Amino acid sequence: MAEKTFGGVIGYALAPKKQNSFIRDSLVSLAKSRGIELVRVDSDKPLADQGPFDCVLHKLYGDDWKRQLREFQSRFPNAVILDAPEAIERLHNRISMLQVVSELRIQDRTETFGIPKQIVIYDKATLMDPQAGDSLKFPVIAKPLVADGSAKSHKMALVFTRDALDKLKPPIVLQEFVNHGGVIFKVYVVGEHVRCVKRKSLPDVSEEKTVGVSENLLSFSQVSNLANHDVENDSDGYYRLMHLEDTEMPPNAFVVDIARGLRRALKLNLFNFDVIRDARYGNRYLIIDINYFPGYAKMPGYEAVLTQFFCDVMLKKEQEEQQGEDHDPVSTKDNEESFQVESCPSFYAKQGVCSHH
Ligand SMILES: Nc1ncnc2c1ncn2[C@@H]1O[C@H](COP(=O)(O)OP(=O)(O)OP(=O)(O)O)[C@@H](O)[C@H]1O
Ligand SMILES: O=P(O)(O)O[C@H]1[C@H](OP(=O)(O)O)[C@@H](OP(=O)(O)O)[C@@H](O)[C@@H](O)[C@@H]1OP(=O)(O)O
Ligand SMILES: [Mg+2]
Ligand SMILES: [Mg+2]
Repeated sequence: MAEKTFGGVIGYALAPKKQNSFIRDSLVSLAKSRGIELVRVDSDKPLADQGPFDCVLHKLYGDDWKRQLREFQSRFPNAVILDAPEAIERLHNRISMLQVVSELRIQDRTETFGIPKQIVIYDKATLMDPQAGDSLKFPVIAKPLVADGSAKSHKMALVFTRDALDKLKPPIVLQEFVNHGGVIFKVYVVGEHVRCVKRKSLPDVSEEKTVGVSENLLSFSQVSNLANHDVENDSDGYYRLMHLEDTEMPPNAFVVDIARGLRRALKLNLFNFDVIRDARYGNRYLIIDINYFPGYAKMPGYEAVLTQFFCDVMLKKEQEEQQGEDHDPVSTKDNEESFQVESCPSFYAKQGVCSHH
């Protein structure tokens, strides 16, 4: 049976690097074959003067951009904005980002989940306090509090001892490092679609390493994106301990439950999250990071997944326009049934896709 095609124009507003990685010819042509046109938003012109767009796909920051989105939405109330800027902003702070995890409830599973123990330090005086970090077990990872996609916001440090804390620049989050076998699970969410992949991570740290270590602080950035040759040329053997192929994936149903719970709580459709399996337990998982609009092109078959999602958005929009206002746009039912609403026209409204609701 031929796949249904949809007429629709999606404007994308992305930073040049994101545009280069995401807007590939293969995506543009597959979307086109289903009636979806992808059009670049010109950042030199007001958004509301461009288009018309059925949907705006964006990952840009700042007050001016938010103002432009508001203006666009008031001029085109039926257009869909992916995703609402207020929902995205929650991910720009590494504390509020993970707070949502504690609100999740997942039933009937033997696996458990949570986040590593962490504290936030806003200023140097607090950092220099001899008691700073006393509530944490070392090593810890120091992460910039702000996670706004800048290179700076990805600069991390593995801190082995308390006295190395003075090398850090607040505001930072200090998060306990949890041994997890050197492999991280990245879970990509695109609307209803969930895909989990394995990536390289920091290797486990042994007790001895924290005691006699010569470097008491190790800086790193975006370790999961390290090119393989970096690993092969690994002079100090730091990455040798990783076992990507041998690592068992977490149960898919468990991952999907968490992804759906996060999607609903965050009111976001386009994000990924990083999960590690606590080596001490084997069935305990920790969520350590959530990213808005991640590097989807690294997800195998991303073109088909994204194209299907665009079609779903268009279909829901079409259905909503046909039904007018005579349906309840935001269900208050908070149960699994109300979440399994793939065919419900108000689904995207509930997920925060239709920011006009
Ligand atoms: N609590 C932790 N315990 C063990 N390893 C961790 C922990 N937190 C982070 N890591 C390791 O450090 C890496 C970077 O941390 P994190 O994902 O928070 O940074 P990021 O710069 O936001 O990453 P991304 O590129 O995914 O946005 C993780 O991929 C993982 O390898
Ligand atoms: O695509 P961008 O350049 O924006 O970078 C994103 C990066 O994708 P890339 O490595 O393909 O570039 C993502 O990697 P994966 O989690 O998907 O591995 C992740 O690090 C995001 O946090 C980055 O977005 P940022 O937070 O920096 O805005
Ligand atoms: Mg990460
Ligand atoms: Mg991140």
